[in-house]
Amino acid sequence: MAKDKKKIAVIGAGSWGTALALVLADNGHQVNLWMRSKEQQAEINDRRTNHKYLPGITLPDNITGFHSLQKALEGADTSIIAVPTKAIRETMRNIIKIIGTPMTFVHVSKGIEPDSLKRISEMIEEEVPQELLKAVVVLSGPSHAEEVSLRHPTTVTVSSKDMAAAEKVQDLFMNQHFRVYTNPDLLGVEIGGALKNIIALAAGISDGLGYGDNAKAALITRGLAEISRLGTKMGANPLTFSGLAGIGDLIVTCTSVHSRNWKAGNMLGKGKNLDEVLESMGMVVEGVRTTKAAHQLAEKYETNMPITEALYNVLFNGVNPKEAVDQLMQRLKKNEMEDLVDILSEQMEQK
Ligand SMILES: NC(=O)C1=CN([C@@H]2O[C@H](COP(=O)(O)OP(=O)(O)OC[C@H]3O[C@@H](n4cnc5c(N)ncnc54)[C@H](OP(=O)(O)O)[C@@H]3O)[C@@H](O)[C@H]2O)C=CC1
Ligand SMILES: O=C(CO)COP(=O)(O)O
Repeated sequence: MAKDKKKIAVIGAGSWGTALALVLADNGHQVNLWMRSKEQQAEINDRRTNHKYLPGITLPDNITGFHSLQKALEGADTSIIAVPTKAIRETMRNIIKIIGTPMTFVHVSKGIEPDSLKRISEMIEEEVPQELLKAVVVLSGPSHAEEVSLRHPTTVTVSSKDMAAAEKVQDLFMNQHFRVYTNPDLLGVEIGGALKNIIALAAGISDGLGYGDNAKAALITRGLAEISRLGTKMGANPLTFSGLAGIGDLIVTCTSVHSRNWKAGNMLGKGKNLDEVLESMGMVVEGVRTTKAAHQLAEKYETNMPITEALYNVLFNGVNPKEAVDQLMQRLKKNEMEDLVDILSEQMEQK
């Protein structure tokens, strides 16, 4: 390996972990890709494919599959954590049993933990003792694994409390096809990435019900308004929501056939029930759990989030999707900007 090339562990060989392993491998790094399944490890090392998660893609020789977490982490000082939000704590607990020196953890997952209402960087900080924690960095933005693995132009953003660490991660991933920005607003980047999945589910439902582009544009725009309202109340920079982790990710997830959240919503709109939908997906649909968390956050921060509320009722209270849309449309008239203007004025007063 050349001097600036590193050994990097990617923990989780689903679609996103594998696509990011490819970006790092394209940049000349040695990638240790960890997975739970021995069969998947054999497939990756012997056939150079990951058929379940990224069909049709050939993996280069500088990606090695590992079933042993210990071996995957050996010699790496940076780990990319690419497991679903619900597996973050368990994964971090397993990692800290093994590593003896501090690591940088780059999380690429998009969710919020229900009940604790923690963001992923907060969960990682809670699980990893300080002496083993170099930095936590988030990588987020409009980026479907299927397109990244085809080297189609993609832009993402990285953020951290330690922006020097975020800049190092920017350098690790940045290449001709994968452009990485930085944004110091860690909270905003994580909230934008997590909450767009709720709106993507709603956009899928709308398409499944047979509604058109007007309805989808409304969901994206008013979805962004409620994400910005909550995020700003929580302390995010409102401008983050006009960036890659905000409107960027909303556009890609609400309009793409690749989106797992959109697909799940689409099936719900066509009349399938939640259990049937999740069973048939075979991949993580983060928006379902995040809807629960966002519903709790809306209560905690006394924020009006009508789309989240409507989706919560469809997912967990048996409300029919068509009825939920009717209720959204029949709400009292209001000024498009009023809530956000109030929140921003409150913020200015506090400063
Ligand atoms: N796919 C994408 O385009 C993008 C995804 N993301 C985010 O990345 C995260 C991962 O998503 P994605 O790769 O799509 O998900 P997938 O469903 O494709 O893969 C999930 C991966 O996590 C593993 N996993 C699941 N549960 C556990 C567990 N308890 N312990 C250890 N490993 C586990 C799975 O292993 P196994 O195969 O053994 O079940 C699999 O390797 C999500 O938060 C998603 O929102 C972000 C940007 C883009
Ligand atoms: O976050 C993503 C793209 O940026 C992936 O979204 P889905 O999980 O809906 O596929």
